[in-house]
Amino acid sequence: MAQEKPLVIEAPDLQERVAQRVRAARAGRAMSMKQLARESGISLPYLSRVERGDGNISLAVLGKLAAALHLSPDSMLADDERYGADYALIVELLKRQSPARLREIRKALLDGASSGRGKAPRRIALVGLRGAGKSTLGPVLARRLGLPFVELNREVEKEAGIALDLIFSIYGQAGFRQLEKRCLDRVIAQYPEVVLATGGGIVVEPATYELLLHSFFCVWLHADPHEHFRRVMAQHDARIATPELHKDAMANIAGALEARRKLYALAHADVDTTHREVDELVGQLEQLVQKHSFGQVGSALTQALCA
Ligand SMILES: Nc1ncnc2c1ncn2[C@@H]1O[C@H](COP(=O)(O)OP(=O)(O)O)[C@@H](O)[C@H]1O
Ligand SMILES: O=C(O)C1=C[C@@H](OP(=O)(O)O)[C@@H](O)[C@H](O)C1
Ligand SMILES: [Mg+2]
Repeated sequence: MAQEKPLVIEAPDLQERVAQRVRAARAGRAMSMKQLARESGISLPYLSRVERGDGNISLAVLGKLAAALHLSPDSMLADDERYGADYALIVELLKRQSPARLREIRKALLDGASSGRGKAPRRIALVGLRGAGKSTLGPVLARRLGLPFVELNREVEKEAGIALDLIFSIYGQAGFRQLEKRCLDRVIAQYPEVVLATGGGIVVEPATYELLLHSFFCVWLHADPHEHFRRVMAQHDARIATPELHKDAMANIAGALEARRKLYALAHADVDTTHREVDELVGQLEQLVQKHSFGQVGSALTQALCA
């Protein structure tokens, strides 16, 4: 195995997290344990166990405690502490914005963060569902631009020392996503200029996708779901090769495309590849890359935020 760090999939200690959250929130509100017990309707001995991280708290109890502390139930489980007070304030600020304004803020943050740091990196990532043409168009585009080409799935396989299907069966989805993030970090560190073909599911992992959008000019390649299906079938993809899998494959492709559409649409540009030749598509991609100004200057506000 070429692995540097062992792959550890750890479940978070949620009881300890809730315990810390309740202790800190109660202290911040200058409430005694007795007061919180009374206001939440939870017995004092049980509250004391919850605060010690002892006892498997039910959702109903979690809800009562959150209500008495005037916190949202999800925040009782959040791992916010390690990000500090600024994080909590920024989250609250963002919650007050409209979806359109949030889109502007995110764009401005990305532009601002990539400005003023010497020569702008020229990284291009192709995203899209399997069969989109990422692995086909990527190397051709890279050759035309004179850049190296990297296939992220191959990097993940090298990292684990085994093939993708084995990674999924041994380490599960969580293990694969952890390796994928690790490999993306490494590609960014190694290549200031590159064309990267990503795996179709990279967009479902917010931290990985955020990093991708931040560090690459991302182009979403898409096609009609039937076209995705035809292309994947023609490849004899092992994931849909058996008659049983084949039966569900079309629904699966259409479902994944629908579920991921909004995420793929966050890419900086998109190209419809339906009924279009590879050569023509690479030409369009080349034009998009040439038009894109890598490392734009962001607003003063975002520069301050990203400093
Ligand atoms: N524009 C296109 N028109 C027709 N077939 C295509 C096109 N792009 C890719 N293909 C074919 O579809 C299959 C899947 O393409 P691939 O590049 O492996 O997709 P991805 O890497 O996005 O999963 C391959 O057999 C490829 O030759
Ligand atoms: O869509 C997905 O969830 C996945 C797509 C694959 O990449 P391709 O899009 O290159 O097939 C690979 O990353 C993994 O099996 C998960
Ligand atoms: Mg591929």
